Amino acid sequence: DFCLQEEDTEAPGTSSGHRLRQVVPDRDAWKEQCKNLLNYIFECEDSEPFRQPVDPQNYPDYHGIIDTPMDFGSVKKTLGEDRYENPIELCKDTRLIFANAKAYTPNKRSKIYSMTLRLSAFFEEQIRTIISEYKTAVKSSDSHKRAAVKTQ
Ligand SMILES: O=C(NCC1CC1)N1CCN(C(=O)c2ccc(Cl)o2)CC1
Repeated sequence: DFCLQEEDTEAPGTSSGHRLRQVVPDRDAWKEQCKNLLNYIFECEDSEPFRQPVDPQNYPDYHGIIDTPMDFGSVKKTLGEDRYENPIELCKDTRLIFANAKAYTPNKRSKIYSMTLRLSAFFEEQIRTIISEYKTAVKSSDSHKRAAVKTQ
């Protein structure tokens, strides 16, 4: 998302008082985009087994097999508490959800595991654009910073 930001192209209060608007990529756009993506995933029936942590009472061997449990509720909470610095970190945790299911499943045709296949295909399609736009925005804001330093 490119957001229009009022940026003085000349020193503020110039005689012309004229302000040109520059399009500056928004390096925080990924947060809302990921929130929306997670909300959509929560609406999908395929996410039902992955919205909360596994209860060891139901799967006593789970934590012996899976070193780092992860679920969409935890990802959503981490995002909401601003504990992700960027969408790459969120993508890493989400891929852990899918990798854990693949590691734990007794076979690749199990119902629960098959749900992650559709979910991960959709997630990867959507996160690709979010990460690409984020990387562009960071590059652009870095160059804006370099430009600003030059003018000082
Ligand atoms: O109890 C779970 N979630 C918490 C409940 C409250 C929604 N599970 C999700 C993770 N699990 C698997 O990934 C898996 C793969 C093959 C088989 Cl079987 O299970 C185990 C079951």
